[in-house]
Amino acid sequence: MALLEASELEIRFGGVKALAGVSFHVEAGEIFGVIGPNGAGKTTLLNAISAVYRLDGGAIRFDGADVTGLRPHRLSRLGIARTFQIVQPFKAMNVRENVAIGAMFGHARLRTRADWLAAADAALERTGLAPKAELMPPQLTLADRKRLEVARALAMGPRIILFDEVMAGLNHTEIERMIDLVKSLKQAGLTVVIIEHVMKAVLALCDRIMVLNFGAKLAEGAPSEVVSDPKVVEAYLGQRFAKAHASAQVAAGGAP
Ligand SMILES: Nc1ncnc2c1ncn2[C@@H]1O[C@H](COP(=O)(O)OP(=O)(O)OP(=O)(O)O)[C@@H](O)[C@H]1O
Repeated sequence: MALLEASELEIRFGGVKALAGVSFHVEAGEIFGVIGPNGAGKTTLLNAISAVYRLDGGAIRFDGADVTGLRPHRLSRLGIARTFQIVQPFKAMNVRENVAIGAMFGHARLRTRADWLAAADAALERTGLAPKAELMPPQLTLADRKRLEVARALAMGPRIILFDEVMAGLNHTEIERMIDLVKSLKQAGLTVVIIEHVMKAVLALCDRIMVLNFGAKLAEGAPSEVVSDPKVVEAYLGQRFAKAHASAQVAAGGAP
């Protein structure tokens, strides 16, 4: 069943159509990836779904109900959580308190400080940040600040999480850890949408991918099909990636 359904989403900035009639759906329990070149409209899409931007056209349904036009806090209460590409924690609060903020506005409708902190502690455990709970955000590495974003979203008790480039700027080992974390969320039954340039992560995680280009859908489907689509290679991945991917598949005994 589709948990999230977007039809003909349109967002304009002056004369620029950042989203020009994009439709897609996300099945409950799947990891859905959104890729595409810089400026293709990926973050705008996330901002449209999470009501950071008002739609100029189109409709969004969540769990069968029309949620078009609902404000961000109402969407959070329904179970839609997101991370931000530029991580901006409250600098005067420690890691645990930052994560507890998520619990205050989440789907679980927790009412007391004790409950918010308990939800924060659970999210810190799941993201491996528990040992750093008392640190202040400026003391964290970029990888840990990204985990803090994930923990804050998790503390909301969401049904779906929208990730905006959680792998960006991470090294090889940190990317592997983040991939494991996102996999564990899927195993726990969460539905995930990820916007990502790190193709290793996209291929390791996604059940389906949509490619955006100039605000429109260029391709959609299983990762292996999409990355060998000539349109996608031309607009985004480039020949070098396509060749490397094809040889890796041959080496693994699959069809290129
Ligand atoms: N707040 C804004 N005001 C004006 N134009 C905007 C705004 N946000 C995005 N745009 C424009 O909309 C288009 C899509 O931008 P968007 O940030 O969604 O792309 P993206 O695919 O997320 O790119 P990247 O991979 O670089 O993050 C671009 O032309 C961008 O300049």
